[in-house]
Amino acid sequence: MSTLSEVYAQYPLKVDDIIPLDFDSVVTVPDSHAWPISDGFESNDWLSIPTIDLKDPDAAKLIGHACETWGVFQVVNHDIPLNLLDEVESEARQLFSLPTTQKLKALRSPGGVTGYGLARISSFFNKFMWHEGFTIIGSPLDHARELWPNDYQKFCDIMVDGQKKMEELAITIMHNILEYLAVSEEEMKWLGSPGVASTALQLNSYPLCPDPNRAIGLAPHTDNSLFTILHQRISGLQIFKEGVGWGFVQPVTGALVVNVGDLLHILSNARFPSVVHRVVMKEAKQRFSVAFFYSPPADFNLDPLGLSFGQIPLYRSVTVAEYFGRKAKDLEKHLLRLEFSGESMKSISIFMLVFA
Ligand SMILES: O=C(O)CCC(=O)C(=O)O
Ligand SMILES: [Fe+2]
Repeated sequence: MSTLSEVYAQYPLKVDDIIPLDFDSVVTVPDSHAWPISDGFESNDWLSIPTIDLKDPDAAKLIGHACETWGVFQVVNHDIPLNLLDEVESEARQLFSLPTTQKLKALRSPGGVTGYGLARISSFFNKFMWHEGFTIIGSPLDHARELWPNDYQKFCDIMVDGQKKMEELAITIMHNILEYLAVSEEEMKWLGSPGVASTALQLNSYPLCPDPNRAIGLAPHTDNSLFTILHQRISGLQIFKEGVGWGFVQPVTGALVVNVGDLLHILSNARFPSVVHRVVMKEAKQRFSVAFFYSPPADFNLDPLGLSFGQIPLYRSVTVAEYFGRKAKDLEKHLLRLEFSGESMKSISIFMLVFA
């Protein structure tokens, strides 16, 4: 079975697309990071995204409905201790406060997934983002040792604990989603074995910016996940909603944001569309966020599930590894390319008629 690290190793990045700016040394936004003002970063609307109590007997219905209408919701009563979220953020803050030369010792390798560096999507844009990240899969020991040669254990313990709790929460959310979509858990046997899912913990830092209207924290994208669980304390995350435009996901104390990713888009046959989101530089302070990406094992076949009789699958089958490879090559058109063409649609309809 290929792991996600093996998938990304086939799509190495240029070093320029990995090394973040030395944010401490700049007093103006360099041209390399200045985005056209017309990109509408100024949208200030708060969206009325639902906050769902995970212990609500109707949680499955509320989650399913939020995925259909918004592609994002917040959860409370999620059983992740708030002091653990604080500790993860405090460790992230310490990491990103290290001198640039020190952080670069843990730089992601060109074909690697974990470590310090720019968001992977950077290579698709001609301007850089006001962002630095640190990606963790399992134990961050090797990179943490580079950052703090004598004092890495606490960081590692907190990050491993954070991932364990995030995965438990992800499993609970997934059970609710399957219930709503009326998909048998037999179809997702991997869900019953913690530790086999493909997951990553992403620490994000958006340093204080001298000209927030010219810079963008993260450019518009959808996530490579079934869904992503995010902790944000300071606003900055925006989603794009058809007919409404860009609006903020307002931070709710103690709540976690859950947004639908591409893999759930495929599995739900576009009933839960993956949500386009970005980060804008709004607040006059450094912003941190912690994102947990949750996906099936790399060799799992993604097929639209829970289709009612006569309903046609919109996407052809791909493995998670194959999908990630496609997206590493093409940020925007990858979902489109998986859609059945008019011709194959016709043959599926005929097939279904013949066998109905
Ligand atoms: O920082 C945020 O609010 C969003 C982060 C994000 O979209 C990502 O890491 O993919
Ligand atoms: Fe994202």
